[in-house]
Amino acid sequence: MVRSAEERSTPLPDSDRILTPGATEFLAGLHSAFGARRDELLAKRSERRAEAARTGRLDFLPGTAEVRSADWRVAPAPADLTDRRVEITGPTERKMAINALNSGARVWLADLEDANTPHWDNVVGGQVNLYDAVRETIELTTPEGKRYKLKPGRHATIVMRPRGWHLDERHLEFDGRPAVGALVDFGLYFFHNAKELLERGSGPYFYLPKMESHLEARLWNDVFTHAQRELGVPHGTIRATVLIETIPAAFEMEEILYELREHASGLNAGRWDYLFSVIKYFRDAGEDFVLPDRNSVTMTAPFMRSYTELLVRTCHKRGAFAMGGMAAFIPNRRDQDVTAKALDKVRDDKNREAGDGFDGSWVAHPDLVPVCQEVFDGVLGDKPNQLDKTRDEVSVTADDLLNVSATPGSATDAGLRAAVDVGVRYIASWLGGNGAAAIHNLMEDAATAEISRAQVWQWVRNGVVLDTGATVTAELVREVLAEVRKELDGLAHLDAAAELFDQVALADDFVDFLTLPAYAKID
Ligand SMILES: CC(=O)SCCNC(=O)CCNC(=O)[C@H](O)C(C)(C)COP(=O)(O)OP(=O)(O)OC[C@H]1O[C@@H](n2cnc3c(N)ncnc32)[C@H](O)[C@@H]1OP(=O)(O)O
Ligand SMILES: O=CC(=O)O
Ligand SMILES: [Mg+2]
Repeated sequence: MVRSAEERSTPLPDSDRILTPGATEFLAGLHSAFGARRDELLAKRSERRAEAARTGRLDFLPGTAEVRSADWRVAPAPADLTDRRVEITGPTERKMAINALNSGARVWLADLEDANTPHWDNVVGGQVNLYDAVRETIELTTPEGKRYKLKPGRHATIVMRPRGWHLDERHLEFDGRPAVGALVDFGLYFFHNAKELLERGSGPYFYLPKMESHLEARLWNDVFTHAQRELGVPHGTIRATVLIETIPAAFEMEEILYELREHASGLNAGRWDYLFSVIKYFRDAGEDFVLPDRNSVTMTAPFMRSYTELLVRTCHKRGAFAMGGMAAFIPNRRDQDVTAKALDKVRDDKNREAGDGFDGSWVAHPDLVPVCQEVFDGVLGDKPNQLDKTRDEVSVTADDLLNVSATPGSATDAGLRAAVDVGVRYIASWLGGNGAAAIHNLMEDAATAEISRAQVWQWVRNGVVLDTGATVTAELVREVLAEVRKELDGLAHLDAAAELFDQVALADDFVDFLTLPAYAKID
């Protein structure tokens, strides 16, 4: 039985194009086939984390050694996903969608996840924009009269990122329970666009976020098989790129690709959520896992380097693409110095990735497409990718992945203030419906905000001593929070954001994702 938001609130413009009877029936089928398994897998996450907290360790799985030693490869790439040297990410808001498709990037990661607040109008509006983007009819005239439409010629290939398994979508209910956000995002996009994309020489492509195990990948694979069968789309049409952005998933890269091998396109080094996950997993495992200021944890920290090296090695052994992550520096068209710094930082980051064997990488802004393109052009030459760079010499152990204590840097008073300031500003933006924001010339989204608040929690729990000699306590954090509130006086949603920050940074019971209590506060 389905109850939709339309019964409770004013219908959104154009939502009737998306929430059709056929689409809702398709979603109901997905929920009755997979809803219970999703719940079981979420429960397993807690069990595994409790075990890691007890032992202070994670390891490669003994039970899947055969998968790691056997000879297999993922399905070959479709034509429009063979060259992924530059991917632009961004929310599915209409203007940004058009700008992303026109940006010159090979791929647009159309984001219903880290960069999106799941307000119901963003969820449905995003699907409307995707529907029009797929059909290349997307246009917009702003209230100021500026017109946006697709340029003639090739546009970025669309790869849609649905929400992770943990988030509900309470505007739809199936059998009296809130819907699963991931199934709603995937299901609506697939139902409306899979056949259209195939007719246009593309396909239904997805990025899959925040998975913690190969069993979660198996669930996605079964969802794909079911969806393709239900709609009469050939098996193996879907392609999925999995974000390796949790520490347990780093121990199951091969198994995740194996589960999805008929639908897999690659793995992505989702560095920001990865950092968050490392802090979250080992938050109470003692000082060996305490990280210094967020800004000093770079991709050259030994544990981050081990993670990306293993990712490239694993992907290329299996014929899958290794996709780089996001440098957070954002250009500013009104400030040349900021832009020059961002271009330098992004160039360094992409140089490292291209040299390590990644097949392409992410940028957060259209003005960063050329620099990423130039770096990868330099390494790839005439080749569309570097799957042939197998990196056989790489060998990464469990200890390497967990070598957090070798991270250079220190915990400072400025770092604490920055964490509180960014956390509050970002949550306020998210509550207002904007899930990606430039704050102090850095891109902030749900993943980066999670780092800020998790780090504060970890510093309090471990009684970290700052460069000033002060010990981080809940009282100190609340003092800083009060100062930040004063500085941000007048910011929309400030009170709710500060209250939420207090909860997710200081509550005794660590909140799994800040978006869970934040979602309860919207609409
Ligand atoms: C950890 C992760 O998951 S990373 C991936 C998720 N995060 C993201 O995708 C963030 C993507 N980036 C963004 O959302 C934006 O770049 C922001 C919010 C950081 C900054 O956006 P703005 O403040 O609008 O930047 P700015 O004013 O410089 O934008 C200039 C133009 O570029 C456009 N633009 C900026 N970023 C993007 C983007 N990612 N995609 C498409 N267009 C973009 C703007 O819409 C604007 O267009 P206009 O000139 O037609 O008005
Ligand atoms: O999704 C990407 C990340 O870095 O997190
Ligand atoms: Mg992420």
